[in-house]
Amino acid sequence: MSENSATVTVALSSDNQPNRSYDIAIAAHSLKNLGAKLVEIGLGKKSKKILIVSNPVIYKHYGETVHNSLTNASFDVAHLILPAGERFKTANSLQKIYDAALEHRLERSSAIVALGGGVIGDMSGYAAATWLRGIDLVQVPTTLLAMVDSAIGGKTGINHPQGKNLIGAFYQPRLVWIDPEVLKTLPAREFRSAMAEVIKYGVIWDRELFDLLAKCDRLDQLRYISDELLQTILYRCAKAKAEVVSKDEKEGNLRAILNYGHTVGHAIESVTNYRLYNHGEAVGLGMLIAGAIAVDLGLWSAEDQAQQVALIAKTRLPQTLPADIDQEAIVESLSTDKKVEAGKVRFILPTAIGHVTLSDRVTGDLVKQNLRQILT
Ligand SMILES: NC(=O)c1ccc[n+]([C@@H]2O[C@H](COP(=O)([O-])OP(=O)(O)OC[C@H]3O[C@@H](n4cnc5c(N)ncnc54)[C@H](O)[C@@H]3O)[C@@H](O)[C@H]2O)c1
Ligand SMILES: O=C(O)C(=O)C[C@@H](O)[C@H](O)[C@H](O)COP(=O)(O)O
Ligand SMILES: [Zn+2]
Repeated sequence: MSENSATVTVALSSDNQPNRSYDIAIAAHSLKNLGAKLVEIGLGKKSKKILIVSNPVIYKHYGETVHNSLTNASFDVAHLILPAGERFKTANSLQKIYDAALEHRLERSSAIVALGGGVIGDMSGYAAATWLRGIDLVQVPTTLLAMVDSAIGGKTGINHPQGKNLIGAFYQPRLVWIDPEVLKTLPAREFRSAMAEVIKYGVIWDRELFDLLAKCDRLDQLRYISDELLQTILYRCAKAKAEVVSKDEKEGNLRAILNYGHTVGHAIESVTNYRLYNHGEAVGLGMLIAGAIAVDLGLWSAEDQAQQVALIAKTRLPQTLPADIDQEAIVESLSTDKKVEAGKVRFILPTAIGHVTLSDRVTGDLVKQNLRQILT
C-alpha cells in the first residue's frame, strides 16, 4: 500500500472456469482511468457494449467522467438512471435494468458498470448475474459503505416485500474500482452509516483497526478523518473482506461473520419499511444489540461491549429505537434471516474484539429484552 493507492486481490477458486480472481483497486482521481483499466483486464475484446447503472445524484456528479472514460477507450456506452434509495431495491427497478439491457442489445460478452452505493451495486450485480445468464460486472462504488463492503465479494440482489435481500445470487465482479475522491460529495449521514460496517470489521476480524479507530475523537464526518486514516480504512476493510470471501465465497461457514449486526439490523430496516434507518444505521443498532446479547450469554465481557458502544458513539450513529417500534414484528422478521437453519435463527456474537462466534442460543425473548433496553 502506497500513500494514496493500493490493490487488494480477491483470490477465488476457478475449477474449470477462467480465472475468477479480481482486484480491488484504490486510487485517488482514478475514475477517469476506468475505461483504460477495463481494456487492460480484457473487457471489450468481443462486445464493446457497456451499460452504466446509476442514480440521479451520483450520475450528475460522476456520470460524465465515467462515460467519457469508457467512450475514450472505445466502448459503446448507454446509461440507466434509477431512483435513489433502499425503497427502490426492488423487482421493479431490476426490470428496468433488464429493459435497458435489451434496448442497448447487451450481449454475453458485454458488461454492466454499477456506479453508485450498495443499492445500485446489489441490483446491478443481480442483473449482471442473470441477464443472458451472466455478463461481466464492474463495481465502481461511490459510497464509503460500498467501497468497504457491498462492492466486494459478490453478494448481489434485491429486497422482497417481506424481507431484505431475499432474492439474489453470488456473482463476482471483474473489478472493483475505488476513487476515494468521490467521497467528498457524500452526505455526512451516509458517511456515518458506512462507519458501522467499518467498525464491524474491527469487531469480527481486525482488532488493530478497532484500536486505531478508538484513538480518534470523532468518526462522524469525513473531515475528521485524515487522508492517511481513510486510506487505511479502505485498505484494511477490503483486505478483511477479500480474505473472508476467498476462504468461503458462498457463506458455507466463515463468511457468515460478515453478517455481524445484520440479523436484527435487517429486521429493523424491513419492519420500518426502509424509511427510518438506512442500512448502516440499522447494522449499528444490530451490533449494539448483538453485543448486549453476547454479554447476557456470558460470551463476551461488559468491558468489551462498553468499548464497542463508545466507538459507535463516536460515529454519532443512532443508538436508540422509537418506543413504539413493533418488537413482535422484529422478532417475527428474524425468521427470514438467511442464516436460519432447521428453523433456528443463528446469530453472530462477539467473544472478544476481533473475534466472533455463531450461536443458536438466542431466543426471541432475549432479543426483545435487549431491544427494550434501547427504546427511547
Ligand atoms: N452486497 C453486499 O455485500 C452488501 C454489503 C453491505 C451493504 N449492502 C447493501 O448496500 C445497501 C446500502 O448501500 P449504501 O449505504 O451505499 O446506500 P445507497 O446505495 O442507498 O447510497 C446512499 C445514498 O448516497 C448517495 N450517494 C452515493 N454516492 C454518493 C456520492 N459520492 N456523492 C453524493 N451522494 C452519493 C446515493 O444517491 C444514496 O442516496 C443496502 O441495500 C445493503 O443491503 C450490500
Ligand atoms: O458480504 C457479506 O457476506 C455480508 O454479509 C456483508 C453485509 O454487510 C451485507 O449487508 C450483506 O448484503 C448481507 O447479506 P445477507 O446475506 O444477510 O442478505
Ligand atoms: Zn451490511
